[in-house]
Amino acid sequence: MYMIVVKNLKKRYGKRIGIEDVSFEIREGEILGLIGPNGAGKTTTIRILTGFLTPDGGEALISNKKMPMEIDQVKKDIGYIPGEVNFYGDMKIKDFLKFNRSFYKNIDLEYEKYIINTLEIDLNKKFKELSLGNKKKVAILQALVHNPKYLILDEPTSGLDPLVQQKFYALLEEHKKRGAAILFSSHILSEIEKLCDKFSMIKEGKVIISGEISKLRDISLKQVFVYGLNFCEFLENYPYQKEGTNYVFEIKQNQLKDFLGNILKCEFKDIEIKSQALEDIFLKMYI
Ligand SMILES: Nc1ncnc2c1ncn2[C@@H]1O[C@H](COP(=O)(O)OP(=O)(O)OP(=O)(O)O)[C@@H](O)[C@H]1O
Repeated sequence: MYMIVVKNLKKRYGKRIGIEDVSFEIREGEILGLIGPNGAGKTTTIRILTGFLTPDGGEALISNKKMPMEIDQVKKDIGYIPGEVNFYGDMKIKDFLKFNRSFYKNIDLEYEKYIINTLEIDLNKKFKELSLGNKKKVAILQALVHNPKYLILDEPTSGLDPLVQQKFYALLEEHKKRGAAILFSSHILSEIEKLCDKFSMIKEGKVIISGEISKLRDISLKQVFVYGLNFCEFLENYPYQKEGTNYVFEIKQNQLKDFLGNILKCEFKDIEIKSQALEDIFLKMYI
């Protein structure tokens, strides 16, 4: 059964289009990556699902309850990380947690401690004293601690350092295993590829491609930057651009291992592998 369903969702801000046609479904134990560049409509979709905005058309359902009208029936089962985290600035984190516990009756204190230790959250600071990354950690704690059935995460890793990101992914895997339905928005392809089961890509308020995550791997390339390269003949088999002895190869994900095997036989000074940016994929596909 689908836990989260978005069907032909539309929202205008006056004359401005927020979203025009967004649809997707998420089952129990499934992570959907909602992927799109800035302004694509991810936050608008999420704010309808979390009860803050009313759509102009289509539907947003959580366990068949219509958002935002029936939000009160599912509110306590939702864990939400907003794009911009703003809690009570003057409250110490430990007091904020006490307040949070009074809202959700079933909080497991052992699990709360586990997240605090995993993410290394400083309980004695006031929220306004925290850096962006540390604010995000508190938002993660607040969203996960009551073991919600639905997790709705708006660019949850922005501002987190890579080590904390990995810990957060591991926490999410645990919630996936216990059956949570997870919506994860991002504009970073590589994290969606790593974490999600399926994806919906939105551009200018419309879903333009969606499917299993393997489909995303097929359309996204890895860019391998090789600096100070003494070119070897067999590298001719791969498309590249060059400037002096610095090369950028564009490699399909299923050819990456072969390519790296080959490049290691050549002489070079440095190498870097990056995921193609979303905008480049859009350009290549004329979408
Ligand atoms: N309050 C608002 N008033 C007017 N236009 C808005 C408002 N909020 C969003 N928009 C517009 O709606 C469109 C979708 O914005 P939205 O914030 O949903 O995108 P996003 O994919 O979340 O982008 P980002 O990653 O930058 O947060 C954009 O064109 C944006 O300018």
